[in-house]
Amino acid sequence: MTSASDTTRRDFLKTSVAAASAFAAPAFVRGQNLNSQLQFAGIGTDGKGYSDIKLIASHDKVKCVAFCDVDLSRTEKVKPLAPEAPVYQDYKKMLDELGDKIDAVSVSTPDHTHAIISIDAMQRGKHVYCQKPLTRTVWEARQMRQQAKKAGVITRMGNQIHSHSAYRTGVKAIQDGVIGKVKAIHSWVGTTGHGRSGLLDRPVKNEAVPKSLDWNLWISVAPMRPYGGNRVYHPFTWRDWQDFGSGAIGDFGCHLLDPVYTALKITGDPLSVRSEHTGMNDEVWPAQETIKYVVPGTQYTASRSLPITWYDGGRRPSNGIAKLLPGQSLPNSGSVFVGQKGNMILPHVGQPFVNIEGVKIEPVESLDHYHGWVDGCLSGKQPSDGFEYGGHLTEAVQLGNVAAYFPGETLEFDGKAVKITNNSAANKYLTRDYRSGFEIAST
Ligand SMILES: NC(=O)C1=CN([C@@H]2O[C@H](COP(=O)(O)OP(=O)(O)OC[C@H]3O[C@@H](n4cnc5c(N)ncnc54)[C@H](OP(=O)(O)O)[C@@H]3O)[C@@H](O)[C@H]2O)C=CC1
Ligand SMILES: O=C1CO[C@H](CO)[C@@H](O)[C@@H]1O
Repeated sequence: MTSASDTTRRDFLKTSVAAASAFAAPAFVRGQNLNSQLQFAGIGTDGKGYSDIKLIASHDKVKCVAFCDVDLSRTEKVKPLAPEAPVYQDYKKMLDELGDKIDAVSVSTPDHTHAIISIDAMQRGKHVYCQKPLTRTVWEARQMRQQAKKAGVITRMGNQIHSHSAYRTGVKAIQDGVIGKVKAIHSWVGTTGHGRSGLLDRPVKNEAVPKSLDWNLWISVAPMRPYGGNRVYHPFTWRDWQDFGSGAIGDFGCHLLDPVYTALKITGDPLSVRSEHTGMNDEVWPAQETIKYVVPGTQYTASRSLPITWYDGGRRPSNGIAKLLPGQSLPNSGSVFVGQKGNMILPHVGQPFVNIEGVKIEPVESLDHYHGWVDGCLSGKQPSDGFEYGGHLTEAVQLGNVAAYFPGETLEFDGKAVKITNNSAANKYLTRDYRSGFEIAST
């Protein structure tokens, strides 16, 4: 049976598509009218996926119309949010079968599957909320940027602290000139590149794949390998493994470098990157790493280029760099913005402070990251951190992972060509070989 609202909705979409093709623009015009509902499907329903879906669904104009997870045992938690919504194991089948009944999706799956799912969804005209890092490789991030632009859909990366008071306050303080123009950035996270699975190499013994899990779909674009066992790769521990996750910088770079990129309005590609670490094999990421970037300067930087240093696994900037006042201390994770007038320390999810006597920073209020994306889908207004921004940030983060294969070497990057110009062997790490049946075409 067709309801009146279904008819109105279809008519609206038809009009939108007609209008779109008149401009040779996307198959789905940005945004619907504000009175309409957003028909939403969540892909990846446990772990972060559960909280993404719950927070998106808490918007009163969102209707959950489907859920999808390659492990059906991990869909139990999300079902009560919309008991009537069908549950799928294969996102392609869901998108094929439900067609226009889905306006928007969240992609909260392991990093290696972000691009293949999000690009497919965007090509079908769906708005996409995708977890950080936006993709597993530099090339994929570039494809995501291009596809988002082409499709004209509303996108947002799952770096929710972007909307939190802490980061918004730090951004405002930098743009207000509290420490003057910025000379250097030092960002660090306590997390290590591996250690979650307790393994440095593939396990010798393998357990049977649980009945609820489609291992072929979980592996997706990566080369096939045996399941291993619980928490070898799935769930959560895929972060350690080069085929699936992105190490410590991949896990936290899009969080910690987000206020840096936003505050300084960095839109240029990194000029060079260099990694120094404690060693790695062909399987997992290094335990501890320092990555040095040089990015183009902006109106907020003291020079035409800006050095950004990333530290993880227990490494962090020295006291000589931070120059803290008595009583101040460095947080476990955060950034030091080195300015002409002093330093600002921005803890990860904590209010910023400066090492200038007598200067206090007034907090700015938080916004709702999830509802901001929904409002954008409904109004057609793209939030500031869509896939153009998120893709750009992710390219820098994943470039750090390319440099890890060549420790101690400065790699020069031509962002326009997406190419390392001084080490041809490095270029293969900008992308990956896709498993047959799971290829991603250039956008
Ligand atoms: N913004 C933030 O603060 C946070 C972001 N994240 C990000 O969220 C993403 C997910 O991380 P996390 O929740 O810890 O990972 P998990 O491995 O715990 O969960 C991922 C979920 O996605 C499912 N899944 C995997 N592949 C597919 C697929 N192809 N189609 C549908 N479902 C799939 C998984 O199923 P299965 O059980 O089979 O693995 C699982 O339910 C990552 O990108 C991570 O970086 C994570 C934590 C916090
Ligand atoms: O913010 C976060 C909390 O920790 C998780 C596990 O390392 C991260 O993936 C995530 O981005």
